[in-house]
Amino acid sequence: MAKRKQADQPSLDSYFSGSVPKKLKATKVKTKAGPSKPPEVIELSDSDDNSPPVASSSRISPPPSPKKVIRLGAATTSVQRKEPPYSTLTHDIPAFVPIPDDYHLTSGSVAFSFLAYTLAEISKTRSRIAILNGLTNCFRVIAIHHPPSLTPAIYLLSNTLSPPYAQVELGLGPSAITQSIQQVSGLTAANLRKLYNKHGDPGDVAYAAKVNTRTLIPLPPLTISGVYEALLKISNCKGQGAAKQRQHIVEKLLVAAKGEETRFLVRILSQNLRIGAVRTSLLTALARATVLTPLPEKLSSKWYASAALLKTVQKGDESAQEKLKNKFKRAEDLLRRMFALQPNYEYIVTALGEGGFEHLSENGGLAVGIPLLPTLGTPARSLEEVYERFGELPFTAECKYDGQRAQIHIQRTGAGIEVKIFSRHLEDMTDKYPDVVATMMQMSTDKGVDSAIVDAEIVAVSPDTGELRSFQDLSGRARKAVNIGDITIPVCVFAFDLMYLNDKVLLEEDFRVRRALIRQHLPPITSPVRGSAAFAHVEACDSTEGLAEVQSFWNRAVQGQSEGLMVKLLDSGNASAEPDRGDIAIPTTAKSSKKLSAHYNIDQRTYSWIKLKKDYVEGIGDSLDLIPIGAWNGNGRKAGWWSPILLGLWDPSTGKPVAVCKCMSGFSDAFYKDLTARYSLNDEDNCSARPFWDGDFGGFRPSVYFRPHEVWELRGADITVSPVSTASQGLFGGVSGEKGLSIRFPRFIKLREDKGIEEASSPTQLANMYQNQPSMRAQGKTAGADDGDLEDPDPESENVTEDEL
Ligand SMILES: Nc1ncnc2c1ncn2[C@@H]1O[C@H](COP(=O)(O)OP(=O)(O)OP(=O)(O)O)[C@@H](O)[C@H]1O
Repeated sequence: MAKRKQADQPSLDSYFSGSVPKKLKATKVKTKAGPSKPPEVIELSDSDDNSPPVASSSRISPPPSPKKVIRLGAATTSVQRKEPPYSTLTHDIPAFVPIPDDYHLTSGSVAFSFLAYTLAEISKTRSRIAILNGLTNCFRVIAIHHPPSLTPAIYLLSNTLSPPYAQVELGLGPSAITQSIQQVSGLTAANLRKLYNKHGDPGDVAYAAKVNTRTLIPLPPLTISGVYEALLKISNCKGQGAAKQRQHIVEKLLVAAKGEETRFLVRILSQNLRIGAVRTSLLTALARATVLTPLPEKLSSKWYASAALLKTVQKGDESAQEKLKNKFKRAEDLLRRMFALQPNYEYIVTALGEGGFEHLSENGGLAVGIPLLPTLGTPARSLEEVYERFGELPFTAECKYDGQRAQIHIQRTGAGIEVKIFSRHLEDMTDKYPDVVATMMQMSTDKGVDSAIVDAEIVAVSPDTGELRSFQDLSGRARKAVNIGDITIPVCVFAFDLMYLNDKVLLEEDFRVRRALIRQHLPPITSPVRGSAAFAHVEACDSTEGLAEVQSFWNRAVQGQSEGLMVKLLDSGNASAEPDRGDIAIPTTAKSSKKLSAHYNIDQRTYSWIKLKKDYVEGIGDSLDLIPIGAWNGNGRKAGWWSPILLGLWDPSTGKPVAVCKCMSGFSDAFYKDLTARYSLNDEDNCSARPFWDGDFGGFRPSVYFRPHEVWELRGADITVSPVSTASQGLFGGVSGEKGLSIRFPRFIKLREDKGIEEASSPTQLANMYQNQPSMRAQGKTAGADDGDLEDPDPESENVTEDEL
């Protein structure tokens, strides 16, 4: 591996003496406190027009002086500048913007004010590239000043404290935050409520509440790692007195926070940063930052950009720009893959620091005991579409069971056999299924399975007949610490994939091979011993059995317990061959000519897995996963309950829900009662007269707003252009300009306890579904009739008038 000269390794100084002109040296970081003449920086590119990047100078604003910071909310800080350093950078080659005065501590840490500054800058824009550049710059600055602050910064930016499987939860409710703000600001409850009514967002409220308070003795500045550790401490407060301890820590943080720090500290505590920085942006920014400012050691020009390359890029050399973009691409792909194999930021950052990209690619990877990001399927509306997509390639149609997805890890060590079970959301649910653990241990012992990672669906079964039961029955099982002796809802594990077996990674094997290994090494257990679960292979029908068989298998699936089919490619190949399917009409349009992979495609919604759900014929193809975000007061039989319920999509570009439709179908009375108790008016943490975020509600005006934290699966008859909803605005083209999409006749199917709100359906998914509706495909349209009909076919449900909207 070629090592680069030490001189090539970027450091803060090399940025000033290398790619940045000498005149910058004169204005280089001044460390005295207070606003000073800001340093000039050179941007590699800064225009919107895609012209070659030119060197230009802009100014970095000094930190806001507390008294001058004036306006809350979106876009204003204390200093008016013509060119905010990040938001003007819309090119995908980011400039390096050095840390502004006062945001850098010399004592081996990075001030939290720098993170707040970055957050304030990137919250001014919705441009993905500008956000990416802001994050990239933030990571480069931290990598130069204090690499150990990198992991804490990523956790703070991702609104998490640990990988999902470690389950470190902050456990801080909105009322605890409100009480702390009140305590620190000295405001009365009434005045604080006024601020909430005015601003809505707790971060903006805290900022306004604290803006005029002064501490008598200046406190040491908050640091990025200090804030992260404080949050870990909060999450560790357990048992008696925990609420008090948590509040004490929050108050200490709030007292020390100044200016913009307060706003973003409270948004972090509320776990709602609102900057649209999702996992992909964070990993992309980390990859780019590392290409531009490598973490120390073992550098190879294959991965990193030398100072010489950056200089050439800066001069506008197109081939150098191309080279740099290729390096970005390679690094981004690697980081995303490594994260999909081991979703742990700390692991990635440590590996990068210990030996860079090479080290990560050589040592990173799948580990038994740590869940990987699973394969996901793409929806289809008919068997015809399946044949259309796969062409002549052989496939298998499997039953789509209605249970809970489980990634089961088995590892035999000197100390015994260890089994771990993870949800689709990567949470550790081992102690929910002690019966499954017992089965897998038995399997490992009896069949000599030393290590394995199995993808499976856990389904509730009837204790007497062994018949499959519904997902609702399964959700009756307690979520945690289940004792084998207390199990009243037995389960069966339906194994449908195998990613690892006896020290061999199987991700790059075709599905046909993986399936054969399941059948060979993990045989069914139909009569489990008391206290353990049954184990089965999924029922399936291969395309080689002929069209008539596949069709009758589908018919049986439609009539039976299953949700439909999961149709999977058996061997990788090119799907371009002309299919000859007798009486099935294959549309001549859009026949796939793509190379399709039958590998286990981690973290991908793959075309080689097609989900075909029962009610594809009448409905909108796939179901939607929506977030309950508000409700109206019910009338008639539903008086005293919330009805209808306002639902939203999750918009990853803003990091917020956006209202899409209201629903009053598919709910039982028991569900209504439970829902009204869950979102009680007496529980300010979950139900409020004001929205919990400054979101996009279109024309919907519910009586109350819900804290967005649940995901519900819904089906609808149709997706239509709506005069009320603004969801998917601008994403589906066509005639309707400002209008959004909505769902006609939405019907509640079930609560998705395995999904977080960030996994709910997105505006882009809805727009794609809209454009793929048979009516649209048949007409070749890109936008539909403007019916905007939100009425509900449920005879039980009252009509909602326009006034209520
Ligand atoms: N034979 C099977 N093969 C694969 N998945 C199956 C099978 N049977 C049931 N499933 C379940 O079906 C899910 C995929 O379809 P579905 O859309 O219903 O779920 P989802 O979790 O909402 O997925 P998505 O994110 O793709 O929308 C899998 O995550 C798995 O839990």
